Amino acid sequence: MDYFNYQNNELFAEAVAVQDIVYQFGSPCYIYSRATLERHWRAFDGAFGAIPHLVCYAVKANSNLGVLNVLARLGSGFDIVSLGEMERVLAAGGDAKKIVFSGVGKREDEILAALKAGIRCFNIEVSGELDRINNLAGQLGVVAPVSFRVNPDVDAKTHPYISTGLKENKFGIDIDTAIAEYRRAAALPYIKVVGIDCHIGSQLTETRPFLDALDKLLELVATLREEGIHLHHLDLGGGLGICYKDEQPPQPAQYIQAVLERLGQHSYEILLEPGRAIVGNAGILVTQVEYLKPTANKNFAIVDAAMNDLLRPSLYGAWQEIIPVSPHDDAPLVHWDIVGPVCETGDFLGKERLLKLAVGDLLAVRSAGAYGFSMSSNYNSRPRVAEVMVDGTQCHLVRARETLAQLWAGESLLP
Ligand SMILES: Cc1ncc(COP(=O)(O)O)c(C=O)c1O
Ligand SMILES: N[C@@H](CCCC[NH3+])C(=O)O
Repeated sequence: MDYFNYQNNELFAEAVAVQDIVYQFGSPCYIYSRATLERHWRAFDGAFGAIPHLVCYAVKANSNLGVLNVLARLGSGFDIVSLGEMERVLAAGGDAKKIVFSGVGKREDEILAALKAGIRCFNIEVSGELDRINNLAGQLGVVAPVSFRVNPDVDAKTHPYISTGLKENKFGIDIDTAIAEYRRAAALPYIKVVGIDCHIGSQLTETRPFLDALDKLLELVATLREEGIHLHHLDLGGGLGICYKDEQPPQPAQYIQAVLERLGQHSYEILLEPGRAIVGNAGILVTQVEYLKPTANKNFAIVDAAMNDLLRPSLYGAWQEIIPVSPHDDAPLVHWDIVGPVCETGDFLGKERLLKLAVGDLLAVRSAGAYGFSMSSNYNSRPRVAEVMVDGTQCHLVRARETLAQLWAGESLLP
């Protein structure tokens, strides 16, 4: 069941008309569905049955406190990549003991704060990070739980900008040198080796690359075991894709089933770091048509949202469905490029979309819950938009639209 549906020719988010949300909170705005978020998280969590596991939602996909709070209440773990994300998780009621810390460039202050908070594990991505964590843990007199994010050199078959598990990518430790790092780690006084991690890319639509990466991980784990290095968990990262247009990614349960089959009898706790698959289709971006500009070559619909609000189309040429909030027959059906007001030719939300449009119409960009608001910016001095969480018949403003004064808060004139 989809929680963004038409009822009597009006788009609804759960039991609330999208149009009413815009009357209340203005346009543009992101709208999230709590029921969808919960259903997606449970699809991962439930697929493990009695097998020890932890679903660590990847905070970067959408770090709104309301979103994090919904997941924290379900008992979710969290995958973070910065101190900012850690503080968000804690502010949203997340449990530090369920946080894994990924990222290629962890600063000293970030590591110290995470050690003090008592997070579950550091996913080490570069050799020097191991020594840095060991030193800082020593200063605090604690032992740091670590795992290595290995780069298995597997082609995730996704957009090159979001592929992370190939040798030429900056992420993780080359799987061929990881054994030496594990040996080093096992001998350090303030380090406890607890796991292994990999994340090969995002928006994967096949199970195969995940299994290829898992095979490589298992080989390494077997070698480690022979050397007396025993791991508690395997973290297989995130990356499961969603349907934006006609992709047919495996369902979380199918993917997890395939992983468990490949693992066979084992004694590891399994960690996953899904982001997009939990929040992507739990959100839409609503925008209003400001002007229609038919030209000799193209028809432009200029809307009030732009690339600064939703970057994916501009950055990756990503296709996201755009639908009318209140479909009507008062205009001809023609192809429109849906563009924003930002001064960049690459500022578009969609191209060549067949729609009946009039000035003032509201449009919904679907599948916008992941990497939507979290990648937004103030480019062109545009205040960031409001975010609303729908919960049945209720709406909660989970982030107020930025004010103009907030745009320059912290800036100053010269003395
Ligand atoms: C380390 C890590 N884990 C998890 C994720 C989440 O990925 P996705 O949103 O594709 O599930 C990412 C982003 O790709 C990541 O870099
Ligand atoms: N931002 C990307 C995904 C990057 C994932 C980060 N590890 C997207 O929108 O598809």
